[in-house]
Amino acid sequence: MVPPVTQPKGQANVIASVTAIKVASLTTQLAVANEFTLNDRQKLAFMIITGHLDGDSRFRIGISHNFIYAILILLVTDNDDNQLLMCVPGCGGTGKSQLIRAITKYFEVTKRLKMLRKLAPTSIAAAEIDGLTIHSFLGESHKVPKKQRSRTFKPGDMKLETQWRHVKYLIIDEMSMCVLVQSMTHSVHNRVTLTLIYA
Ligand SMILES: Nc1ncnc2c1ncn2[C@@H]1O[C@H](COP(=O)(O)OP(=O)(O)OP(=O)(O)O)[C@@H](O)[C@H]1O
Repeated sequence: MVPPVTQPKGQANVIASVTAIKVASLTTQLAVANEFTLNDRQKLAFMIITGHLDGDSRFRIGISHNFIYAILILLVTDNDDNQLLMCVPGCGGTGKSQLIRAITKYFEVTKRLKMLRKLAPTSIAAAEIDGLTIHSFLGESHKVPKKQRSRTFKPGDMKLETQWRHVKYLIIDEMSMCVLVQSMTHSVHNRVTLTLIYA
């Protein structure tokens, strides 16, 4: 007869709670994906981001994933810093905004909305995803005279630091319209998860 495996004191509880968290997370992920009737490709992108948010180990092992589809292409890399860089291209109407709405809902129901920022180059595109324009998020305003506009942000800029303090996930929509791609990706290097939505 095989003797029963004895768990070191407390370990069984730890394993049980980790399993419980994973099941709860998957249940919530699927509930949100169903609520937004995500198709397979949207669901894949959704699971990658929410899985990363929930510390799914599959997104921590430094593997590059390349998924190539007819309509939607995802390029995902997860470097040593566990930073997820992801690109979701697709022509108009393929459901990129719907994906963003589902992602937002997941952050909301898991009470982590503060960790998410959604930006777009134009106010119309920003309104579509309930986000901000890149310029207003960076403090650029047309009301401020050109000469007084600051183009660099120094350490100690409290307003900007407060805005960024909790941000861990940044989604930028309509990146094809954006000339700031390089500087944006450079400035968030290693700091936040970046999802670029191309249309
Ligand atoms: N999985 C889905 N279930 C139900 N409706 C969807 C789904 N995906 C997209 N839609 C609907 O299809 C329409 C187009 O989708 P959406 O606006 O997300 O596309 P898009 O790729 O963001 O387009 P654009 O690049 O022009 O902004 C919208 O009315 C949206 O609500």
